[in-house]
Amino acid sequence: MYQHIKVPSKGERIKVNDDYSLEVPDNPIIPFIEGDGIGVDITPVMRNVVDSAIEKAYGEQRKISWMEIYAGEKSTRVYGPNVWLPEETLQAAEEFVVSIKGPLTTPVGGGIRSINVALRQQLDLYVCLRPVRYFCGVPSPLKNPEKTDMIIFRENSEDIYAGIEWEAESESVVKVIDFLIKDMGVTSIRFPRSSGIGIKPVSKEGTERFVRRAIQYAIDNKRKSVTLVHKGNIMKFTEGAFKKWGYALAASEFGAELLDGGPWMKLPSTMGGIIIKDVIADAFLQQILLRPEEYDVVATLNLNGDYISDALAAQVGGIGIAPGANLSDVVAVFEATHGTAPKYAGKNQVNPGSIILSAEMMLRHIGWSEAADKIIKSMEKTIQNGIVTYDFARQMTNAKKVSCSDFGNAMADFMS
Ligand SMILES: NC(=O)C1=CN([C@@H]2O[C@H](COP(=O)(O)OP(=O)(O)OC[C@H]3O[C@@H](n4cnc5c(N)ncnc54)[C@H](OP(=O)(O)O)[C@@H]3O)[C@@H](O)[C@H]2O)C=CC1
Ligand SMILES: O=C(O)CCC(=O)C(=O)O
Ligand SMILES: [Mg+2]
Repeated sequence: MYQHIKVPSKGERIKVNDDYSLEVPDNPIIPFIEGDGIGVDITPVMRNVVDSAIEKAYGEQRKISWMEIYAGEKSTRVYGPNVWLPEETLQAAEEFVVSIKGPLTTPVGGGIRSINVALRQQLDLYVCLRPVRYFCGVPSPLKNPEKTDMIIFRENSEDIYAGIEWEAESESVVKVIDFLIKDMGVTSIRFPRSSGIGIKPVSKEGTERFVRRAIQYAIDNKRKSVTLVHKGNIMKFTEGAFKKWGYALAASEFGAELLDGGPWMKLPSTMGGIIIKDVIADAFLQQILLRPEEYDVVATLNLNGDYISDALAAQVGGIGIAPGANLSDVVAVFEATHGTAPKYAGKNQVNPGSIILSAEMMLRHIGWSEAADKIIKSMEKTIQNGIVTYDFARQMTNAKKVSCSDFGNAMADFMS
């Protein structure tokens, strides 16, 4: 059926019911993409830690059958030059429903467009969910890092990441600029002969399905507020519209009412009385440092969400420990927030925490919460015992600096 993907002989597919709930067999086949750069270091460690947690939680009753699928540089070695994202990788991610990936390289300023973004777009994984919480013992630049406890909902299918742009001085950009000036009356392109042009689509449908997920998450997880983060003062019909459509959806679908005359809103008490508010993105970036406790679930557009993810990760110790998930209504692809960190590739040095915590999210997603709990507890114990990789060790005194794989081994040892 597949050209290069070997489906394990043992194991079954996860199935999806009509209401999008999952039917998870005891031996699910879970596809994984190893990832470029530090993917070779962190992905095997993640698999070992996950296997240990499952064994500790369920003995022989449950087990994941891992199935390698390919994207990025490894894909070009397996499938041939220039095959960065094979069709069968997308098919397998869809068919097996839940998967996990390492980071993939994207060249800057030319070359291929992001495979990470392509994967999200082609599978319509419109939610990028990135929880940010503090683990006791992790070094942080903040005095009270535990006050940062936020869930980032980053819109994953629209915005500038749709990749609609034209290179300066190309035939296409000349056409686009001509159209803007002659047909649309645009007068504000400062240097029309040497501009590249990028276009940013933000739709009502895309915003509504996304904000709906964020509010529902807040209700289901008993969170206090949902903040729409935007730059709507400048980009009125994209980011400003995101705010407008977001509030309107809170009112029409969740019965939110204006709070003190608005624009903030409040959901009915039957839905937890959650506050729906908004903040302009630049102000948000200073407030998360000064008053992080005022923010809880954060719903924002693609580019803002990318910046905010790394900024918030830094507040609780850095992107070595920042997990994430990409979700459609059906398919889920889990991945760390960080990239391929090329200077550390293959050195067995980096922190595998982000991808391990992404796998923890994956276990919870499939309902294996006992195994997920074991991962959280063993990570807490490992860090509290001062056993950390270089990124934390360089900010700590008396830490025991270990390699990427030894961090995973320590986690497995602390698992009970
Ligand atoms: N989802 C994805 O697959 C993503 C892919 N990328 C891609 O990755 C490539 C490299 O991007 P870059 O901007 O360097 O960002 P990276 O996130 O790869 O790395 C930036 C820095 O973050 C720190 N870091 C990253 N991962 C870890 C880890 N696991 N443990 C400890 N520290 C870590 C390192 O800091 P220090 O040097 O201080 O030790 C590293 O130099 C690019 O091609 C980019 O497009 C980027 C983000 C996401
Ligand atoms: O696709 C990439 O190369 C970068 C993506 C990214 O930074 C992210 O998703 O956080
Ligand atoms: Mg990023």
